[in-house]
Amino acid sequence: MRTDPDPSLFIQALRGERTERTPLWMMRQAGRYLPEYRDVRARAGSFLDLCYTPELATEVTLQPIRRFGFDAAILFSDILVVPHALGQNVWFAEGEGPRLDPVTDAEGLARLGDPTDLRRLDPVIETVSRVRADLRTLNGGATALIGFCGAPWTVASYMIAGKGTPDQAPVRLKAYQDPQFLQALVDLLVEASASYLVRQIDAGAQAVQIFESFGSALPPALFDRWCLEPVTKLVRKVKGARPEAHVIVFARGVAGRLTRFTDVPEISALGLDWSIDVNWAAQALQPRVTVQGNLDPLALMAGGDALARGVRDILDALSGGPHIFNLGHGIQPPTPVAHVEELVRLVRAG
Ligand SMILES: Cc1c2[nH]c(c1CCC(=O)O)Cc1[nH]c(c(CCC(=O)O)c1C)Cc1[nH]c(c(CCC(=O)O)c1C)Cc1[nH]c(c(C)c1CCC(=O)O)C2
Repeated sequence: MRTDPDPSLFIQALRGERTERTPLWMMRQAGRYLPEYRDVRARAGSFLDLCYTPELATEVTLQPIRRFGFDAAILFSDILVVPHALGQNVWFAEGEGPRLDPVTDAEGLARLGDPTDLRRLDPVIETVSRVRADLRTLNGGATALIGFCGAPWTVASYMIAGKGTPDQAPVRLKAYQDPQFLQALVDLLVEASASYLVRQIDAGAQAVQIFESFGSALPPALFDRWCLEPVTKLVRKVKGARPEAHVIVFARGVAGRLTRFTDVPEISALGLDWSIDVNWAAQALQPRVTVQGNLDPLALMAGGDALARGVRDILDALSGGPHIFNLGHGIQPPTPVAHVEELVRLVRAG
C-alpha cells in the first residue's frame, strides 16, 4: 500500500523520497541576525527566560518561517535546558556563552533530579504545541516542526566543565580517569533526552535533531563508547516509543566516522558540517540515508560569488538523492538578511 505524499517536502526527504525541489532550513535560523529576534530578545530578560516563555519562544520560532518560508521550523530553545531541568544551575553570561555549576563526581550526580520527570521543561513542551498549531495554518501546513536535544557526550562536556572549553579537555580527562562516573552521567542523559524528545514528538514535533557538537574531540578508541553508543541508544529509545517520528543526527567534525551512523537504520538523516566533501557524502552516505547540509556559514555571510558557488556545488553533488539543504553549522549573527533571501532564491531555483 502506498501512503499519500506528505505535504512537507522536508518530511518527504526524511522518508528517503525524491522531492520536487530541495527542502531548506537553517541551523540557528531564529537568532541575532534577525532584527525582529533582537527586538523580542531585548524584551525577554535572560536567554533562558526567552526559552521558557512559550508566547515569546513561539514568536521567535516562527519569525524566520514568516520571513523566508523555510520548509521546517526548529523549536527555539537550547541543548542546556536538559541539565537545567535536571537541577543543575545554568545561566548565559552576556557575550560569554553558557555557564554551569560543574558536576564532577558521584555526589554531584546524586543531587540531580529524576530524568523522566523534568517539569522545568513544561513551558518548552507548550511552545512545541503552540508552534505546531500555528504551522497548521501558515504556508498551507507545509512547514514541518523539528524538536531537538544535545547528544549525551556534548551535554556532559558542558555539565562537567561548566562552560565551553577548547578540545573539551575536562570531559575527555574524565573518560580516562573516571569512566564509571562519566558512564553514569551519560546514561542519565540518554534517559532524560529520550523522555524529553518523546514529549516533544507528542506535542507536535515531526522530527527531532540530536546535536553532537563535540564528537570530533574523541580519539578513535573512545568514539564508540561515548558518541556512537549513547546516540544509538537514544535514537532507539525514541524510535521504539514513537516509530512515526524522524530522527536526524548532526555529529559535527567527525568526518569519515559519519559512515558509522549508517549502520543505525532508525536514523532518517545525517547532518553534514561544512568540512564534509559533498561528493564523498553522495557516494558513502546518501545511498543509505538522507543527508542534510552543508553550506559554510561564512560563505553565506560573505554572499555574492562565494554563496552562489557554495550552493551550486552542494546541489550538483547531492540533488540526485534525498537531500535537505542546510548550513554546515549555525548562521553567524553578522550575516545580512539579504544574503539569506538570496540563499532561499538559489536553492528554490535548483
Ligand atoms: C553547543 C550548543 C549550544 N546550543 C546548541 C548547541 C548545539 C549546536 C552547536 O554546535 O552550535 C543548540 C541550539 N541553540 C539554539 C538553538 C535553537 C534552534 C535554532 O534556531 O537552531 C539550538 C538548536 C539557540 C541559541 N542558543 C544560544 C543563542 C544565542 C543567545 C542570544 O540570543 O543571546 C541562541 C539563539 C546560546 C548558546 N547556546 C550554546 C552556546 C555555546 C551558546 C552561546 C553562543 C552564542 O551566543 O551564539 C550551547
